[in-house]
Amino acid sequence: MERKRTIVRAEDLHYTYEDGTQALKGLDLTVQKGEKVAVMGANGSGKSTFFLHLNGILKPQKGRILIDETPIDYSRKGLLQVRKKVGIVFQNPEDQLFSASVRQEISFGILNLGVSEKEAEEKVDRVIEELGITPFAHKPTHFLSGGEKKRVSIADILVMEPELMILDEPAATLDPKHARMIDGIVDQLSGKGITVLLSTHDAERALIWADRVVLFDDGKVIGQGHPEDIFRSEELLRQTNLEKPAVLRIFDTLCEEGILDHKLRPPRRVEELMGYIREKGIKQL
Ligand SMILES: Nc1ncnc2c1ncn2[C@@H]1O[C@H](COP(=O)(O)OP(=O)(O)OP(=O)(O)O)[C@@H](O)[C@H]1O
Repeated sequence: MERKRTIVRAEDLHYTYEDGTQALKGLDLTVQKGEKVAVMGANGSGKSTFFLHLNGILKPQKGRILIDETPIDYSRKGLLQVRKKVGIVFQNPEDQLFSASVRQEISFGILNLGVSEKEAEEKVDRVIEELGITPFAHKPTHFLSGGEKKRVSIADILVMEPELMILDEPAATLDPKHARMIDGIVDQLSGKGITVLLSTHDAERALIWADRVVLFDDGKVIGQGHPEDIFRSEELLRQTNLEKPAVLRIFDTLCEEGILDHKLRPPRRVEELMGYIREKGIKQL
């Protein structure tokens, strides 16, 4: 059997910004190749700061990061290598979009990777189509709406086909239809074996999607595990300002009232919960 490869190993990361804010205070985290990890935690708990370390934009003041079992090399050449493997979609697209037109913007990174113009063009066309960008592909990026900018910033990274894709709150600023579109793209990525690290405040979504939830608090990881276990810990939820997803709230109440059995596997989706309720109803008739 193939041994699981570790794609990210962060060891004892410390980072303090110039103004004295201690954003990371000894953070440890390991991510296996192909995993879908939801990173969650209160505002200011260090999620974005951690992400910026994973492709070498920030360098830890103490501790180290290994990508694919190799410590990040902060030379120009080393950083280019890391950025081929690790793509970050920033929380705020304004931090990412520089080119005049949408097409130029999406082509920029991939051309820099040394791909031929023809191949780059084909990949750019595919991503533009997949993310529904065609209707505004001819526009200058500064004329786009917030949600359109977000989709272009995702296309920017997606086109480079990184091994590890990091999405910092991808659904923020998107309407429900386009949030679902991004969910679909993220699912496709993980279906292709790409490792996805995604920060979100949406516990309902993390419960359905993630293999593992990692909770940040005050620059450290304070809990991690299967989403259904993490979201049933009242203590962890309180510490991280998160709310228990509705499907688990209903499940726990039905268990407390003796209607469902505590030993059942906690449901991730409403359909699973309905399955338990139907089964119970049929037996009681
Ligand atoms: N450039 C900066 N200069 C100074 N302090 C910063 C800077 N960027 C972030 N911080 C601070 O570092 C801490 C961690 O911020 P970070 O953005 O990593 O948190 P986060 O968990 O991503 O938050 P959110 O959920 O609000 O996106 C916060 O206290 C924040 O104010």
